[in-house]
Amino acid sequence: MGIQLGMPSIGSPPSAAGSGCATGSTADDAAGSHAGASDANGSAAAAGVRAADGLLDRYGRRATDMRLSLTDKCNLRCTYCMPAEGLDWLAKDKVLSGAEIVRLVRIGVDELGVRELRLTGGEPLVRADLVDIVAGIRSNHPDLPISMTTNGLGLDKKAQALKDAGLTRINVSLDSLHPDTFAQLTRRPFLPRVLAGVEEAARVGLGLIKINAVLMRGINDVESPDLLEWAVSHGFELRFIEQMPLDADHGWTRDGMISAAEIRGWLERDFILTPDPRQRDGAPAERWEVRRRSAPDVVAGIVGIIASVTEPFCADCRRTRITAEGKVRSCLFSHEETDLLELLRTPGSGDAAVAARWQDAMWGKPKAHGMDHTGLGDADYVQPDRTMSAIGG
Ligand SMILES: Nc1nc2c(ncn2[C@@H]2O[C@H](COP(=O)(O)OP(=O)(O)OP(=O)(O)O)[C@@H](O)[C@H]2O)c(=O)[nH]1
Ligand SMILES: C[S@@+](CC[C@H](N)C(=O)[O-])C[C@H]1O[C@@H](n2cnc3c(N)ncnc32)[C@H](O)[C@@H]1O
Ligand code: SF4
Ligand code: SF4
Repeated sequence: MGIQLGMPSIGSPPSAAGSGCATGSTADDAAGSHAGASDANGSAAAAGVRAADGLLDRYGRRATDMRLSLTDKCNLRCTYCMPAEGLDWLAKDKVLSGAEIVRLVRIGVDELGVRELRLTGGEPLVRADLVDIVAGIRSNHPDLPISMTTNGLGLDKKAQALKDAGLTRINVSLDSLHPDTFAQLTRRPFLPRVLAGVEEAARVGLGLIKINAVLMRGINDVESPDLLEWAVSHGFELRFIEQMPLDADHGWTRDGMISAAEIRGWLERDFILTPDPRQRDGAPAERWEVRRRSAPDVVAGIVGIIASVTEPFCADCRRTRITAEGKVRSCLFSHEETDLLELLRTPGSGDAAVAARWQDAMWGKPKAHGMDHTGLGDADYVQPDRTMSAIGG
């Protein structure tokens, strides 16, 4: 079923009023450059979008949440994400350098209205210069929320340095508390190392810690109430994520995946779930207050369910993605990418030109799921060439 978006039709000039983005000479310069830089039909400039409009798309959504992949490499091989044999990693010179990352974030924040940053991958902790990258971003943006999604391997050794460098908080992916099930899902026997990472992150104050879990039928689905009990009793916020068709093996099926409705049903045997009264505010997760059936008067914690497949949230999408090699992906499921790295490395090309190209990429953002309608698994859905790890989850 298609989604409804109240919005100017494709190509009609949106209003620049009330964008909330940076203004002043730098942004105005970018606007001037943008207007002159692009004459292609369907571009943001041709539609009258100015720099101060930020990362606006044809359907009236404005991206303020920047998700930046630091690397395509990873030390796990989660079955829903990577092939067992791994992938051909990008050569180092094809990947954004630390300085390029810091510059891109500055352009996003100062010129284009980015208001929060998520570092992801691949596995961000495998980057040797991760702490320096966080520190570089933080020195430019004292108030920017900077979070990181990680598998937690090595976090025990880096958590304090990341906290000191200015990382705000983390999401750790953890699908099972049983060593054998963990190893089956990730193809690596590293559960104790992940738990050590979570523990150290909590100790140094990298909270609120969120735990991401993808449930796979017949493997870890029975564990959902135990995972929730573990999370709330440690003060973590658990996220159950519906599996999306972004795996290397193309093994996803609509009938095989576990739906949000099923998850709620399993949880409600042990817990009472009531909607979190806070505004969802464009977040992928629908949040629920959790009360144990054994203590129904006490809110034990919060759980979020990310139902990208069965209850999509594309109409309120605020995300812009940059891959590890500096390409804009306007949607997780995009079939088009726009290269910023080449511009960043062209001598004399200024921030305004980079901003303008980024705006053009976002103007072309698909309505939903890489298409003009929602429908992961529909007959006309085409899985992107990249796996989740190479996009930046
Ligand atoms: N379809 C879709 N799924 C997304 C998108 N962003 C995140 N997700 C899914 O949500 C999962 C969790 O993302 P995280 O960023 O770790 O968590 P989150 O709930 O979005 O973030 P916070 O609550 O802000 O920490 C991802 O792994 C994806 O499966 C998106 O733009 N589209
Ligand atoms: C691609 S990973 C990158 C960051 C880090 N390596 C990690 O695992 O947290 C980001 C998130 O994407 C999720 N993910 C990966 N493949 C997925 C899929 N096919 N469907 C839903 N979520 C997926 C993971 O569970 C993880 O929480
Ligand atoms: S989900 Fe994260 S940890 Fe697992 S294979 Fe993908 S990138 Fe690696
Ligand atoms: S599928 Fe695309 S449009 Fe929908 S929420 Fe994700 S990134 Fe946004």
